[in-house]
Amino acid sequence: MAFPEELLQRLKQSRVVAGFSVENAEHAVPLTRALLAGGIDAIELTLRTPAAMDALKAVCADVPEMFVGVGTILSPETAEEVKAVGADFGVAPGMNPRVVRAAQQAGLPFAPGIATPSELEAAIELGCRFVKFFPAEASGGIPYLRSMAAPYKHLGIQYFPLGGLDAENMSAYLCEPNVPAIGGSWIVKKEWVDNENWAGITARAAEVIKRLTKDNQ
Ligand SMILES: O=C[C@H](O)COP(=O)(O)O
Ligand SMILES: CC(=O)C(=O)O
Repeated sequence: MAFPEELLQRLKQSRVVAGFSVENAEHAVPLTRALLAGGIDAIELTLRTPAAMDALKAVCADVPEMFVGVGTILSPETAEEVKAVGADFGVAPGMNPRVVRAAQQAGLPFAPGIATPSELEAAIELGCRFVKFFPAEASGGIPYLRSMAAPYKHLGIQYFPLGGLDAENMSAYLCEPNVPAIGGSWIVKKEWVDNENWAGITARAAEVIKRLTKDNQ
């Protein structure tokens, strides 16, 4: 499946997606609720720890208000499992055609990671119109994105930048007409999760939303 328009619109409303990993699956629900309490209603839970799949199951079951994205989907089997668990969408750091096809067959809205025109063309050939731009800042940031995206503008490609984003540069990315949402790991500090500092995470999420609102005034 390509990335359905209604999900793109949902991401566009959220604007900011909080990326994180958890070492302890029991942290996922309170962490997700802490983000929601601060005004962030979209996540990218990365599959980089043994606890990740249980964490995903818990969030999908217990926090239906959250828009649940899953990151670091590196195999076709994982794409199928993520869909079966009930995630809203998936992403990956790279453009693996086997993973894109598996996501399409499973019905998981999926944005592969791209950082070059060749990777972008491979994604386009597979029917993708929404891609993750990763690693955004290290690749050259907004000037690079503009330059890379120019030849494909008529195809209506939309980009989801992650990698080196933070409160200082998020709004500049969101001003780009082909960027419905951005994300990053800077919002959820690992030590806050490890120390179960949910109030700290709510406060950080609220700061990010406040800054976004101020930047848009
Ligand atoms: O997809 C998740 C990436 O790790 C985000 O990059 P970041 O850690 O630089 O925000
Ligand atoms: C980095 C990234 O894009 C991911 O883990 O999905």
